[in-house]
Parts: sequence; C-alpha cells; structure tokens
Amino acid sequence: MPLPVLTINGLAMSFGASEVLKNVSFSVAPGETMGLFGKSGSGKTTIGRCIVWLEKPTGGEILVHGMDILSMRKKEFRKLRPKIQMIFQHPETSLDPRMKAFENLIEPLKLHSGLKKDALLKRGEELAKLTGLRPEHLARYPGQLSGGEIQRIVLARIMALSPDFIVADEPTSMLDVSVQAQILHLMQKLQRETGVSYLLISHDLEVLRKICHRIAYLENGTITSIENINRGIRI
Ligand SMILES: Nc1ncnc2c1ncn2[C@@H]1O[C@H](COP(=O)(O)OP(=O)(O)OP(=O)(O)O)[C@@H](O)[C@H]1O
Repeated sequence: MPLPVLTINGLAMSFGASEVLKNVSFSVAPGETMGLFGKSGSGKTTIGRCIVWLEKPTGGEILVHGMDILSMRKKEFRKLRPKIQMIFQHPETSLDPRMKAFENLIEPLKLHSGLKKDALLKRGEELAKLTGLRPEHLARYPGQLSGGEIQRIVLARIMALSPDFIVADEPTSMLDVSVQAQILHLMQKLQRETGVSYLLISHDLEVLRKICHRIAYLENGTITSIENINRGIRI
C-alpha cells in the first residue's frame, strides 16, 4: 500500500464551549477521491479548514505524506502549502475582480514558479487548455464570467502549483446540474492526468456517489462510517 497523502488521526475541534469535531480519523490515498458527507453544521468545512491551516484544531494529528503538519513551524508548512490546496464554495472569492481571467490564472505561477515571461505565458496557456478555457474567457474580468467558467479558472490556478491534495468544499453547489457535471468531469480528468487526490465535501450524496472512491459520513462532528464505492471513477 502506498503511503496515504493525508492521514487524520483523532481530530478534535472546539469553538469555545462548542465541540464541533470529535475523534475524526480517516486517510486518503494517492489518486483517491474521498467524499465527506454530512448535514449542514456537521463540521465538514471545519475539517477542510484544519487541513489547510485556516483553523488550528484543539486535538489530534494531520499527516501529509506522513509528516505531522500541526507540529510544523510556519516556514516548514509554507514549503508544503502549494501541494495542499482548497477550493471554496464561492470560487469568485479566490479571484481578484480587478484582474482579467488570464492574469488571475497565471498569478500563482508568477509567485511560485520562477518562470520567465515567455515560459510563464506558455504554461498559463497550457493550463487554460487543460481546464477547457477558451481565449475569449481569458480576456474577461471575473464579473463577466459564469460560475462554471470561474470554477475552471480556480482549478487552473490550483493546478499551476502541481498539488498532491485538494480539499474541494462544495465546488459545484452553486452551479446548475449540467455545468456541475462538466466540472466534476474536469476534476476527474485532472486526477487521471496528475494523480491528485481530493477530499470532496458535499451535502449532496448523489454528487459524491458519482465520483468518489470512498465516502466518509460525518454526523455531529464524528465519522459514523466509511463507504467503499465499488466501481470506476468515471461518471
Ligand atoms: N469560527 C467559528 N467560530 C464558532 N463556531 C464556528 C466557527 N466555524 C464554524 N463554527 C461552527 O461549527 C459548526 C460546524 O461548522 P461547519 O462550517 O464546519 O459545518 P458544515 O458541515 O461545513 O456546514 P455547511 O454544510 O452548512 O457548510 C457549526 O455549528 C458552525 O456554526
């Protein structure tokens, strides 16, 4: 068995007196999509936010490639951070509304890749193609794009960092059904091409059953069961 990309052991989280997560444990293998299902308020987003260091849990361990990220120093975590990404329910909040789509797309490359201008533009065009974006989309501002097109830009930006693991928090819940299917197909294609793993958070079991390899069920901050989906990952 390959080492899991992500292992969560006994994760606990309280906000004041309110205990939101209790003894949450699961792991995600390379190239796997793990679903995280639960009702509103069950603690799904809190788990995702703990994984990317947006919240500090009150107990437990989070291991990425076997390394405990909660005991890491800021500098050490910063090196690992490009490899662990999160997509949010409102993807437009990840983009700068004053920059055109292509500028938004290449921004992480400018910050992290060290590529010179020509190579950077070429890589940006490759990522746009990979995520099914057309030149006319790239010339627009985020406010002039549809929800599905914005989610494609967000995915392209994230793929620019060659992540090993993506927490996708309700990435399609704001989209209508046909666009939802396109984005899920795109996520599957990116997984086939790069081996990226996903933690796909949703309160829509139908969506999770379509693309997950396993689904963890969360109730009141506790994992009650993990279901194996015994079929291929294609929709
Ligand atoms: N920063 C915070 N301070 C206090 N309570 C919080 C904070 N963040 C989340 N909570 C509470 O923790 C609980 C779990 O929230 P969380 O957002 O993780 O649930 P969720 O399952 O993702 O819900 P939804 O599906 O509605 O997004 C909720 O009761 C929420 O009010």
